[in-house]
Amino acid sequence: MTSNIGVLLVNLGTPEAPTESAVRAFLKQFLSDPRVVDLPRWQWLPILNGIILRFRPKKVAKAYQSIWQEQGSPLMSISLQQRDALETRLSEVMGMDVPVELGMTYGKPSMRHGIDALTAKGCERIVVLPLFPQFSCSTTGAVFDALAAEFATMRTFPHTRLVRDYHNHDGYIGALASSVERHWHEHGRGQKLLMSFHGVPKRYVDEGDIYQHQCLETARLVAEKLQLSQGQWMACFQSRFGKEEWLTPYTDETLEALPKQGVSKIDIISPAFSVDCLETLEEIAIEGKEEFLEAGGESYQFIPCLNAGADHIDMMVDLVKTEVQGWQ
Ligand SMILES: C=CC1=C(C)c2cc3[nH]c(cc4nc(cc5[nH]c(cc1n2)c(C)c5CCC(=O)O)C(CCC(=O)O)=C4C)c(C)c3C=C
Ligand SMILES: [Fe+2]
Ligand SMILES: [Fe+2]
Repeated sequence: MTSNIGVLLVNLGTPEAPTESAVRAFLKQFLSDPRVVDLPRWQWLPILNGIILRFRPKKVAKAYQSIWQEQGSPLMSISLQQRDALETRLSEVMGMDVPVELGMTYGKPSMRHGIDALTAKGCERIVVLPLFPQFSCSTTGAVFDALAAEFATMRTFPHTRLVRDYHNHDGYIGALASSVERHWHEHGRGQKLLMSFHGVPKRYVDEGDIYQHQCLETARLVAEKLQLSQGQWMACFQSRFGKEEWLTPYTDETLEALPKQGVSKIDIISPAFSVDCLETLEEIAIEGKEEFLEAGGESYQFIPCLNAGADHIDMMVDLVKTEVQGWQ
């Protein structure tokens, strides 16, 4: 049986190739979004076009080259696996076909492509599931804007429900804790578990973004589930960009400081990311490890994202089931 319900999985997006020009095109769209960098346009656009897009793409393309796979960007290939796995699992659990499409906030496949593909499959009711566990104006806020911008060009659009966040969902916390436990079982256990979240400018939080609050709640719940005492875990924030203060403690400074405090064996996980990407595979797994070992650390274990794991997909099924109540 086919339902008239569909799911639009949304992630950030990624360059189409690990080349300077493809990275420039991606960064131009991404960093032009006022949800991401909210400075007045007259102030930001000359910096973006005159400095950032001239110098950053070359450096960032090299970083992408270090993680690029045969199937392309990890963010893209794993997101496609999630789409297929969710579609299969939804039809098993709900007993009817629920089409799932992927749309990226920036780049391809676009949000419009996802909406049109679902509509072509007869979906009149759409659950939009941004794969950002913690809400931020810079991510989920941007998804909402992109969706509204597409709807603004359509004479009729589908009934729509948006999952705002799932930072404290039992299935999400349970899947993170199980992934850490599995890792400990296979590789042994460090002295401390670092939970490194993507950062945002501190000002966004001061002005009302609930992102930091939700990250700290995720971290506390995972620590509780793993029965960790205070000294056995900490939350920190990575991927600082620009001169402004971002959320602290910064991951890179933490990695340098820990060995001096007698912590030489750590495990590190990034619970703000649904899939492994540049920020986990390069910044955390490669660069972070170098920083920690250079600072005197002995053992640095990177724990991958939940990706297309069965418990992660089951958690998405649960989110969809909650949203479609009243629709079936
Ligand atoms: C400039 C400001 C940025 C904000 C605010 C920001 C928030 C934010 N981003 C993610 C998730 C991802 N970001 C990724 C890459 C990335 N992020 C920024 C900047 C901001 N992010 C840049 C400039 C880049 C590109 C790389 C670089 O130039 O350093 C990615 C990886 C994409 C990939 O292709 O693998 C993800 C995912 C979150 C969750 C978030 C706020 C909560
Ligand atoms: Fe980012
Ligand atoms: Fe980064």
